[in-house]
Amino acid sequence: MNPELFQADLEAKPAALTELAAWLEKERPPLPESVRRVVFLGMGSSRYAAGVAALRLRARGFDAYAEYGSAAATFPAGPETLVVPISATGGSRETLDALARYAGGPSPVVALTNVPGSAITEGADQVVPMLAGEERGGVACRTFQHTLVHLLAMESDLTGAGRDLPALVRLAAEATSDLLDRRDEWLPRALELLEGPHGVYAVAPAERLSSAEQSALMVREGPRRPADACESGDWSHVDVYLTKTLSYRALLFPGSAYDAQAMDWITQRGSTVLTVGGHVEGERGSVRYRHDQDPDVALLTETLVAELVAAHWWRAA
Ligand SMILES: O=P(O)(O)OC[C@H]1O[C@](O)(CO)[C@@H](O)[C@@H]1O
Repeated sequence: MNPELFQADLEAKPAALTELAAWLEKERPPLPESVRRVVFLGMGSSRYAAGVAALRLRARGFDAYAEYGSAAATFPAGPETLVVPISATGGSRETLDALARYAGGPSPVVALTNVPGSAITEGADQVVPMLAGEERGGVACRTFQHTLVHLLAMESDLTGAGRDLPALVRLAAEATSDLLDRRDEWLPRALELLEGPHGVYAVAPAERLSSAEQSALMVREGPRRPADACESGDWSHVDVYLTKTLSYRALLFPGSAYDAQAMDWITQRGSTVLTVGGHVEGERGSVRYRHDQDPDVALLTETLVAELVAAHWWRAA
């Protein structure tokens, strides 16, 4: 892994998204018919993206689950159960093991990967290319963003609902460029607020939990600092306890009905909150960007703040 190349990978996000938007305009092979259940399989950031996709599908009445590839048992195979193994590298052992339980069975398998011909494509009935380009830094960042886009496309193919995806991806590209172009304005303050002896705590609503999970992963994976993720409502049942004993520094993605509840404790305990894409009372700082009022754009874009923070700390280490 390499911090300079990771930074370059982040800077290449808008171009990769623009290419993805053009690809989405073309006709895609149809998903198998009569799907009633979707089982996503993956690890790390691939599973984070799947968790949000599954929640969205459940909200539309589909049985949908994001399973750890490493889980010893998952849903039994069946013709109405679509299995979607997700692996950017196409080679995570756990995801391949989970896939092996379905390959050649009655379930249709649609694999999502950034590496054509990788192990995960063997045994798949269909392969969706992530089209994120090579991540030379060795850290999944563009692939995470592209995975979310492909899962939104799958949601729209399965449910017939959803929005104009190429247009959404272009908005995310603009939002991403805006954050990159203006980083000198916001990054120094973000670094100052998140710098502390006890790490970074990322907090997001269930519908965008992947943003908190991916943010925490970036802080661990690059600069190897402690970081964790928490759901905004759950925060009052879980992370609240840490505010009493730690120098608690949160990266909060607003949008939950329970933001104010969390902020009440945070303010009482004098903890530090940096918001991304919106404001909450009691925040110490905020990073705003183009189109951030659109929750789908936020889902696709907002991890870039933690990624650039992580890249800075990693390069300085
Ligand atoms: O999507 P893949 O390639 O299976 O990787 C899963 C996870 O493993 C990692 O590569 C780290 O080992 C993460 O970057 C990623 O989130």
